Formats: sequence, structure tokens, C-alpha cells
Amino acid sequence: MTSKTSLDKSKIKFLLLEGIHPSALQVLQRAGYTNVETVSGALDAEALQQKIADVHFVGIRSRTQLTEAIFQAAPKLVGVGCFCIGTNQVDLNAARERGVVVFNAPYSNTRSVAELVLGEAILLLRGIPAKNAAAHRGGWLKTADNAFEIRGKTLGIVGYGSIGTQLSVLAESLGMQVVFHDVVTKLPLGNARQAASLQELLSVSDIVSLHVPELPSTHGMVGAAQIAAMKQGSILINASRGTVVDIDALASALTAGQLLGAAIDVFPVEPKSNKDEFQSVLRGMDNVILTPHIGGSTMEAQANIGLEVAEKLVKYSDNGTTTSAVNFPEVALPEHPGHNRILHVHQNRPGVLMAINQVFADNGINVAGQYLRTDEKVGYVVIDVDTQSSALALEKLSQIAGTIRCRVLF
Ligand SMILES: NC(=O)C1=CN([C@@H]2O[C@H](COP(=O)(O)OP(=O)(O)OC[C@H]3O[C@@H](n4cnc5c(N)ncnc54)[C@H](O)[C@@H]3O)[C@@H](O)[C@H]2O)C=CC1
Ligand SMILES: O=C(O)C(=O)COP(=O)(O)O
Repeated sequence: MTSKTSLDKSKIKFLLLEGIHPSALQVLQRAGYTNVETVSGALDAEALQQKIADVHFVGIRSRTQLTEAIFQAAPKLVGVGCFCIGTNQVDLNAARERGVVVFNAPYSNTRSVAELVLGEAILLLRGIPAKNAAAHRGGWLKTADNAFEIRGKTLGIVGYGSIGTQLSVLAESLGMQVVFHDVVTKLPLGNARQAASLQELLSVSDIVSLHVPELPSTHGMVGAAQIAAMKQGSILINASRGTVVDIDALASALTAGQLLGAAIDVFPVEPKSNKDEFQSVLRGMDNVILTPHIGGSTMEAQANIGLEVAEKLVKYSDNGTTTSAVNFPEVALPEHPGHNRILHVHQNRPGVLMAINQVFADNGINVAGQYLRTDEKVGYVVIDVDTQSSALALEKLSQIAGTIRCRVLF
């Protein structure tokens, strides 16, 4: 049986960008998806618009911008896999309005970020970046001045989510005291405590580490005033998003000696590829660790992310399951042996569900199973029907006003 929207697995096209770990390819191939193109870097908007025209699933990391214009150029796209945590690079609403489901990997690289931050904190407290840079130039900075142990120091964690909490536990194991600030009241792990405000956290912390998502509310969250509120001789670490910190204000505070050092992994503007020049006012400051957005870039994290996200894409493609989607109603679906499965994505407005059910009543189509979830914008209905009825049902359901996308799985 065929329809205009159903495809043989080998015809479903996956495009994996940004050097996604081969574990993803293995998962896809094992599940029968052999039409997979991999690209080692990110594509600019023009190249992506061309390439995505016949793609059903695209896999990206933090560099690829999936804008409204890209979604417009991708009429066949049904799913996006962000092989990372952040989804700020994707216009999630533009995706949802087109019935494109977006998944990410919320946990797989969290440990990698937490370990990096802790390592950087130790190195900065000892002034290692500057001592190392001097030694490379033939210098010899043997001194205990401004060199400190990490035990007993206070770590201020801004954003007590998956990464912040892991960091909290690791930091306490080294004898640190942990305070955190979050917009949500959170259960403190171990002996950590939630600060009354960001201001309070800044005023008591020897090290401040940022772990908030990129949101309008976190944009410029740490500017001149917040840095001025930090303790004299303290350290700032940012491995969240480059928009969170005012880099010029940070550079001024470092030059003025108010901060002992900083470690910055993410920047307001990052090079598009490893071949482009990295530009920052922080370049040349020996007490600053500059890393090229590699907080989550470990072999372990990348291999796990490849598995995690590819499995979500396979599940969605195979049976319509949207569990843990970041922009879409979540439905966990059983297998559908002996039946064809229709996926109907529609604008969430009164009357659509009634019209859907009317199609089955009017055409004498027996419904073997029906699942529904909605959010404020879209509704997602999954209907299992007899194999011989699915073509007619697909045709009729596609005509219902408010339908965004309708397709059938075999
Ligand atoms: N440098 C790198 O390679 C990586 C960077 N990241 C970045 O780290 C961010 C955090 O990751 P997770 O901990 O997994 O996220 P998460 O979503 O588990 O935790 C974020 C926490 O920040 C809190 N938050 C949100 N807005 C806030 C505000 N205005 N003030 C205070 N707290 C606020 C949330 O309530 C939540 O508890 C990601 O969104 C991503 O941008 C993640 C992985 C790797
Ligand atoms: O997971 C995230 O949000 C990250 O920032 C990691 O991004 P990446 O996959 O290394 O481009």
C-alpha cells in the first residue's frame, strides 16, 4: 500500500551535520535507515537551505541555526535531533507550527561540563594558566601569592539544573561549600543551599559558575553591575551560553584586578568552523582560560548523545512516539502490529478533533487505537486503523481544516 506521504525506510533521508558521533549512524542503520548523509562541519544558511530541501530528519549540534527560513526551505522535514543540550539555535515555534518535532539530549554531556568546570576552578585558584603561559615564554613564576586550595572555598552555581547539580555534588566531594541561584526553588543536594538572590550568591562566592540556558531572561545576566558585586579576587566561569556574560565588562574587571581569573567556553560570537579565526577581547589575558565551546566535547558524551538522540528519532519515525520532545505534545506509543498508524498534527482549536472522528464515522473505518495530546498551539492525534483503510483515512484527514501535517506509518 502506498500514499503520498509514506516512504520505504531506505527513502527516508537523514542529514547529520557538525560531526555527530558515528554511534548515531549505527543506530539509524541498525533500524533500517540507510539513507544517511553525514557532514563534518556546520553549513551556512544558503548551503543548508539547498541541502535540506529533500531531507526528512536533520541532526545538528549547537552551531547550526535552524531559522524560520530554513524550515520554509524544508517541506519534507518531520524531525530535528539536537545532538546536544541547548535548543536555542532552533526556532522551536517555527518547527512546531509545521509539525516538526525537535528532540535533544538533556543529560549525556552534563558530567563532561561539570568535570571541566571543576578542573578549571582548581587551575585558576592556583594561577596555573598564567604560570603555564609564562613558562612557555621562558618565564618562571614560582610563588604562592594568590594561589589557593579549593577545599573550603565557596562555589556559587547559577542555574541548578542537570549540570549545576552534578557540579554541586562533585564540588562538595572536594570540600567546597556550595550556594546556588535558580529561578525555581530547588531541593539542594548534599549541604548546598539556595541563595536568597543572585546578588547574595555573587557577594559570597569565591568562584561563580554559570549554568543557565540561553533565554531572553539570561541575556546579559552577568554584566558590569553583577561582576562588580563579586568578591575581590574571585573567579568567573561560563560554560553555558555566550550571551549570558558581558565580555567587555569581564575584560575590564580582569584588567582592573578585581577578578583573579576566568574560564570562558562560550562566546557571544563563535567561529563558524575550526578554520575561522577566534576573536575576543579576552585573547592575550594569561589569567583567562579560553576554550572553543568544548564543555560537552568528550568521547564519552558524544558517543552517548549519538545513541540517545538517534534512538529518539528512530522511535518517532518508526511509531510516532514523541516522548521528551522539546517543542511538541509528548505521546508514548505502543507498537501497532496488524494496523497502519496515522499521525495527524493540527492547530489546536475547537472542532478539529470532532472533524477527525467524523471521518471515521462517515467512512465506516474502525479505529483500533487512538492517542491524543495537545499543547497551546498544536494537537497531535495518533490513530491505528485496519491496513486496508489507511489510504482513505489519510486522504480524508489531510483535508480537515487546521491540519498541519498528516502521514501514515506501516
Ligand atoms: N559548553 C558546553 O559545551 C555546554 C553548554 N551547555 C549549556 O548549559 C546550559 C544548562 O544545561 P543544563 O544544566 O542541562 O540545563 P537545565 O535546564 O537542566 O538547567 C538550567 C537551570 O537554569 C535555571 N534557570 C533558567 N533561567 C534562569 C535564570 N534567569 N536565573 C537562574 N536560573 C535560571 C533553570 O530553572 C534550571 O534549573 C544549557 O542550556 C546549554 O546552553 C550544555 C551542555 C554543554
Ligand atoms: O549541549 C550543548 O548545549 C552544548 O553547548 C554543546 O554543544 P556542541 O554539541 O558541543 O556544539
